[in-house]
Amino acid sequence: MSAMEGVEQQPAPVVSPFFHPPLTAQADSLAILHVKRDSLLPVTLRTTANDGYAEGAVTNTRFGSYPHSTLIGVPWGSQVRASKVDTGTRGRKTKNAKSGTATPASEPAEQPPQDEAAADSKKRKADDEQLQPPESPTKKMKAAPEPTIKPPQPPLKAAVEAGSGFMHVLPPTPESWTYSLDHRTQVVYTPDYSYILQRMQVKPGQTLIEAGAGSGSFTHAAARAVYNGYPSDSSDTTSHGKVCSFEYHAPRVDTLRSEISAHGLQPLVHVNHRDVYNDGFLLPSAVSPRANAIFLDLPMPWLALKHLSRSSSPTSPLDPNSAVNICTFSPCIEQVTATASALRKAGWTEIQTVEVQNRRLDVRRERVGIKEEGLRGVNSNPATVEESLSRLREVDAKLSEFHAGKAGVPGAGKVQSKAERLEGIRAELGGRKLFKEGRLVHRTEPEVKTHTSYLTFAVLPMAWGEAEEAEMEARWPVDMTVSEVKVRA
Ligand SMILES: C[S@@+](CC[C@H](N)C(=O)[O-])C[C@H]1O[C@@H](n2cnc3c(N)ncnc32)[C@H](O)[C@@H]1O
Repeated sequence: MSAMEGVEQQPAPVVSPFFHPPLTAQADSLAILHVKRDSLLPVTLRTTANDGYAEGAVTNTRFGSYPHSTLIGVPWGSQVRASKVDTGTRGRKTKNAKSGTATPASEPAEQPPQDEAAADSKKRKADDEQLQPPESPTKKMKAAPEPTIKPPQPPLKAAVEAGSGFMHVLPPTPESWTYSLDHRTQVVYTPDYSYILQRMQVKPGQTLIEAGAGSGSFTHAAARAVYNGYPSDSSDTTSHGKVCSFEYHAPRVDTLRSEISAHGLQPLVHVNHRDVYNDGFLLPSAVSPRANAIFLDLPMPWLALKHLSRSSSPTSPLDPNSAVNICTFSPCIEQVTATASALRKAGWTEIQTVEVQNRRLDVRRERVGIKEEGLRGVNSNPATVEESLSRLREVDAKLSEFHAGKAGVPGAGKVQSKAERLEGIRAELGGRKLFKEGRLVHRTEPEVKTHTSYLTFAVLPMAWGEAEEAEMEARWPVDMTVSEVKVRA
């Protein structure tokens, strides 16, 4: 099965929600469901497909079920509560009992009454087997396709809010897509690609070459960086930003093409099925992409460098009118040294390797002391010797009182009980300015999703020969005065 078969086909949006998200979540458009921290789910919101749910299309998560009718039209960033959805009987009537043919999951199915469904649920498998006796392959091939009678679409049931569970609806961005996409390969994460794109000075209107495209995480960020509008038609001569992606793994190419099209990025991103080590970076019909920047996320980037020179045959894939920036992404230092050496031999300059060590800092106030007793997220041990002594005195007093009470001494029972003390602390809490109490501390979070690799950058200057030198000499004579230079500039 090709990867395309598993991917839902949908019409390409006119403008990409990655560039121009509407103000609210729209039907037939991508939304990112923020289920919990570091758990994001990309979902195309539907008004039609229902997979057997009475409420229409539904997304189920660990934190409840969300009919799309409760998501469509809500402003981005909204918190949406989970709904009560009968997930148990789903699909029961997706078999056409009379003809014995299966109704496609995307077509509406009549919902059975719930009690009947519950009673029948154990028998479902047996019923299905009875309705669809196994056929011999020959019989299957000869049988004419039976016409499927589509039942009229029943009105959708209004969603009813459940008691618990919620999530947030976010617009798609390269960042949220990186977190939520289906990882077919190791991907480049936001801390790395934001640094790479700014370091290579990728600007709107430029052309960027990317290999290998893998899961398309970097592709989406690169598309946003070069985007300066869609080409309107073939007569449009404006220089529009372009990402030329190369990948040699066919199923990944199919999946990426389908995602790029579904996200409205097709006019900008050209996905090429190619082994770049052997076949280089030209577009179909040996057209040069005229790249201003190159990003290589390949196991052996040095093998691709021979195709990235100004004199590559039959034509160079580089923009002849600008210096070209390159970045290679390699996990181990041996790959870096091989790449740096090949870059130097091929005339690349300003070769530099960096490593992005992303850390998220958790900054908070750490409150310590006996006045914090019974409160949450604090350390209620004594903060000083004085606090410690005062607590000991309290314990002593309590002990003396206990013995005095036993001995019938009048006045016993005056020392505060623990419950009274905690009550007092809680009562005081409202008047305290917690935001400036305690010590300001920061901790680094060890588990940050980033695949650290070494980033090797280099620049290939414009080709410079006798003709260019003479032209510049004529335009900018060496004896020109400063004021003349200013006038000309
Ligand atoms: C680590 S993945 C790239 C991940 C991608 N940058 C992302 O952010 O999702 C490396 C990709 O390079 C591809 N690849 C390896 N050698 C290649 C070659 N010679 N030509 C084209 N692609 C290649 C692999 O198939 C793989 O998908």
